Amino acid sequence: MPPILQHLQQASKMMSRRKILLLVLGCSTLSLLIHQGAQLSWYPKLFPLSCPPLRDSPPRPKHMTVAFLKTHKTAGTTVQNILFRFAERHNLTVALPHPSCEHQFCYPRNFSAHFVHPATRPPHVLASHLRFDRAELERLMPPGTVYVTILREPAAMFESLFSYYNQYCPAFRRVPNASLEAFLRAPEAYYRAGEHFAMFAHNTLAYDLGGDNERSPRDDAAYLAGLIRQVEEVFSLVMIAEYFDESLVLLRRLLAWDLDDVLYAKLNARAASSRLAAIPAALARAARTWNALDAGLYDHFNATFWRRVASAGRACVEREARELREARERLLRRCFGAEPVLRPAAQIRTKQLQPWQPSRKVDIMGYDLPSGGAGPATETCLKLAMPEVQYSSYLLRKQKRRGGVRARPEPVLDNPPPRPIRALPRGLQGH
Ligand SMILES: Nc1ncnc2c1ncn2[C@@H]1O[C@H](COP(=O)(O)OS(=O)(=O)O)[C@@H](OP(=O)(O)O)[C@H]1O
Repeated sequence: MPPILQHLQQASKMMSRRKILLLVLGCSTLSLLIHQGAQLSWYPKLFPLSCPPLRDSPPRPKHMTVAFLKTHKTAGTTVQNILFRFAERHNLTVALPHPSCEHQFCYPRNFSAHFVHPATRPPHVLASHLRFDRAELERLMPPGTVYVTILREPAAMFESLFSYYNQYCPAFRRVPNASLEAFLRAPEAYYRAGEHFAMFAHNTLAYDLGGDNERSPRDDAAYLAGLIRQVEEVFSLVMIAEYFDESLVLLRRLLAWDLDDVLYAKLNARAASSRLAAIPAALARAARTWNALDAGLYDHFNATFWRRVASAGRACVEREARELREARERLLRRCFGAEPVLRPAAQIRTKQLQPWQPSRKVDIMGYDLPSGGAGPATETCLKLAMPEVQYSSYLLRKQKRRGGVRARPEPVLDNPPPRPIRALPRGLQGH
């Protein structure tokens, strides 16, 4: 056969092999698509996240023991909700406060393992407000527990604290016209260290982390350095509220969870009418000066956060964060209608979704299920937007039922803590 013909014959064989290969590829893609479609996932898992794994080949199993220090006004309720839902999906035990502590572990007292309801021990997950105490938490949580927490830029956080706790914190109540500016012009005129709920008015982050919120880094730089060291020793990840999605990407990578596991609805947000649209620069400076310990903590952990992002690969973290945002939007639309909106409690018909209201002057927003919103996704959607108080009570009831005989009788606290702030959602106050 002339060489030209041999060449042509070989080329046609190659072509048909290529066709077969393409056909096989096409079929397997189709079968993968069908398989993926059968799972109720909010992600196109067909295109796996291509970020390089962090030292985990072969892939690690999901980490199941997590203690989240829920600091105040830092997006902690949203993180708590993610952890509660993960715990439910994986049949894990969530440590919950004894009823006399309400839904917090007797905050502002130092955490004690005695505050934990016996039906919720031994726990896998802990995520309710408490004042950090390392020894007591280590007594409660299993070895290997991963500790995480979250910080927020101190001026924004202080504005939120000032508004939310305005009626409860005496230092704030003393200020004429509830003016944040007046308070920050002369905080010492209103603030009394040691009085009830004083910690909401001065270095709340430092207090929540178990530190002494009355120290000033200006007089005592070594104290701040020591506190940072202690936090670094215990916490595997310090998230940053301003970079919430990036924080969740780092969290899910740390715990070897799927992106699906960290989907969320924003919880506990104030209405625009209850917040300052922007904090003027001078006010922000004054808030940081007054809360210098918190500012020092935030600046340090904000810097270490970005070093963590860099070592995970900045582009990869941003890509995952984008995928998370897209999947979150899809999920919110499926759950709460084509244009999911945050509404004031009075407009939320589903009682289990009405958020706790700190006072008549502040509106805390929430989601509602569309009318007639029954169906297989209702339970998922309900939990996604369920406020802290309702979710904690629901989990406690469920775990008490599950624990049955395992639960020891509830000890009566010898020295009950001051009653934490409590009020019904405004819609239920009958005004
Ligand atoms: N995803 C996300 N990203 C950024 N910020 C968020 C997020 N979720 C909640 N928030 C804001 O966090 C504030 C509520 O914080 P907490 O839930 O920790 O409050 S609480 O201490 O439990 O009452 C509250 O801040 P303010 O609205 O400024 O008060 C929420 O709007």
